[in-house]
Amino acid sequence: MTIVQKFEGIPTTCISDALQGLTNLSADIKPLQEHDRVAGRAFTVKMPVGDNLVVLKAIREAKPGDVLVIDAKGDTYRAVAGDFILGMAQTLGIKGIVVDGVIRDVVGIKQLNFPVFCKGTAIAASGKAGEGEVNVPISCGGMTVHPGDIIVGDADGVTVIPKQAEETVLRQALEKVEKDIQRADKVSGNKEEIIRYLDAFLA
Ligand SMILES: O=C([O-])CC(=O)C(=O)O
Ligand SMILES: [Mg+2]
Repeated sequence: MTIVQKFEGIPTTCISDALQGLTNLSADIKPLQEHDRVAGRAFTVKMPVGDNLVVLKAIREAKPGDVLVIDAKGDTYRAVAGDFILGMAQTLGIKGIVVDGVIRDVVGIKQLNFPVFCKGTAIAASGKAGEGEVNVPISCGGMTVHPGDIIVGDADGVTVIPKQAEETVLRQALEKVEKDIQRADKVSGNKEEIIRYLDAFLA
């Protein structure tokens, strides 16, 4: 099993706790559908506002299993992609897309069932003049994302796992999953245990 596969089943909350909450994208980058979930290595895209030709280049160059992470400078007027572009990405094996910007054709994208994390939806398309860069460090949702960083997104948002810390974060996130289960089991439906739990904090 690859380390990316190991991260696939871990809630972003537990990954965040392992990283002291320091590497999460801003909360306005949300999943399009609550069941959207993605884990993969970042293929980064720096897109000029309103010009998405570089997104086509990224889809062509990314490897199956990659997650496209696009810096569209937070623009909420012109869509970075719609159901046509994202359908091509999905068929070529890209696992999902994270955008500091907006998408369109929301009904069609929901039908694709392709995981999309973005700031919302818009009506206008982008032009295709041809500026932009791929595979460079970018800023997305207030975080720096490097090519190859592991990205995990779920109903709660998107988090980035710094490359040098992957193994440690994996171990600590799995420990947190276990801890969450144990503490929930302990107090579940038991008033006395709840009081004991709260008092231990408040003592
Ligand atoms: O063509 C575009 O730039 C955006 C779009 O509507 C699609 O991908 O379906
Ligand atoms: Mg379209």
